[in-house]
Amino acid sequence: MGEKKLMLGMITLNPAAAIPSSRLNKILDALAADPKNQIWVISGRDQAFLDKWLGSKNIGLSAEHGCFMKDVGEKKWANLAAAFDMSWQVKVDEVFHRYTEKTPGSNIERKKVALTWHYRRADPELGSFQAEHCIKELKESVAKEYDVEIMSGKANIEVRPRFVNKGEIVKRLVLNPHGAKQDTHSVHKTRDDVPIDQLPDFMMCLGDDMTDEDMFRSLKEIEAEWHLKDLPKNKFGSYGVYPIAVGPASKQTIATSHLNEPAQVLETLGLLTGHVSLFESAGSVDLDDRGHITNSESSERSKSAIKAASLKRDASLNSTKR
Ligand SMILES: O=P(O)(O)OC[C@H]1O[C@H](O[C@H]2O[C@H](CO)[C@@H](O)[C@H](O)[C@H]2O)[C@H](O)[C@@H](O)[C@@H]1O
Repeated sequence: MGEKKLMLGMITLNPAAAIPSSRLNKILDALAADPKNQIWVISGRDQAFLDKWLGSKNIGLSAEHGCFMKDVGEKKWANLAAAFDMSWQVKVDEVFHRYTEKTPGSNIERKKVALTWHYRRADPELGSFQAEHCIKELKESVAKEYDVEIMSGKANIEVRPRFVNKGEIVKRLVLNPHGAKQDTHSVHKTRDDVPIDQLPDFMMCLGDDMTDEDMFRSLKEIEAEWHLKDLPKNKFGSYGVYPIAVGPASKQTIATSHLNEPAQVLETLGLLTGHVSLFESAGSVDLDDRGHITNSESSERSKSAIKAASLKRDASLNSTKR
């Protein structure tokens, strides 16, 4: 195993500002420049948004919760839902339309495949109340007739075909031999299709939304399968699987690690590229010549102890001279 792979969600405190900062841009470019790495951004946003902000990078993109994929170094997007019956869209649109009418401030986002009803700008109580009813109605109607998934996102409800999701993209990425182009016409490969030395040995997957849990689940399933099959581990004795939820520690998630906020994501990625040092990442401090934090209690205690020891030594030297 000699490849690293990294998957990211679009992570910001304010979703309207999910635009890569220049610091993130630099870090992503540095990670993507190493031919051993493969970086993917897997998002619910549409192709136009991802192309605008990330399209010029040497990274892979997935839009609309796994409906579309653009391989590293490719210009063209592949539609993984192309063969799917889309007649559910009219029905979902009709339901969303009714809820928009009775929820001032809400709106419908019509992407190529997924449809999203946003209530972020509505009265929060009314928005959540209506969302609950809208989900119930969709589950009892459209979801019974079509193989679609109703997802509750951040102040929104999204509907998309069930068989495309962020987790399916993660499986494709992990099980694609390193360096080989993505074959978007077939279902993803299985472990047995991929030579062991072409499997990744480091998979870091970061996300902050409910819809990112599918990615974490896929990674954990892959890790469990490799364990069961007793596949060789990396030099650190693991399969290098790191599903990381971004948000408060109290957040409900199946990820095995967490980072509190987007700034910590940047620090963590910066550590991988060397843009951030361990000292910076832990919050930078000045150390005295004995390794204590300058002016801290322990620094002062250590100074006094040294002074006392030297006084004692001088005193004993003086007494032997006499
Ligand atoms: O998978 P993600 O990258 O987290 O994308 C999820 C959704 O992002 C967009 O919605 C988000 O931003 C909106 C404001 O720009 C905000 O109102 C909403 O609450 C956020 O979820 C996008 O509009 C959706 O289509 C994506 O699915």
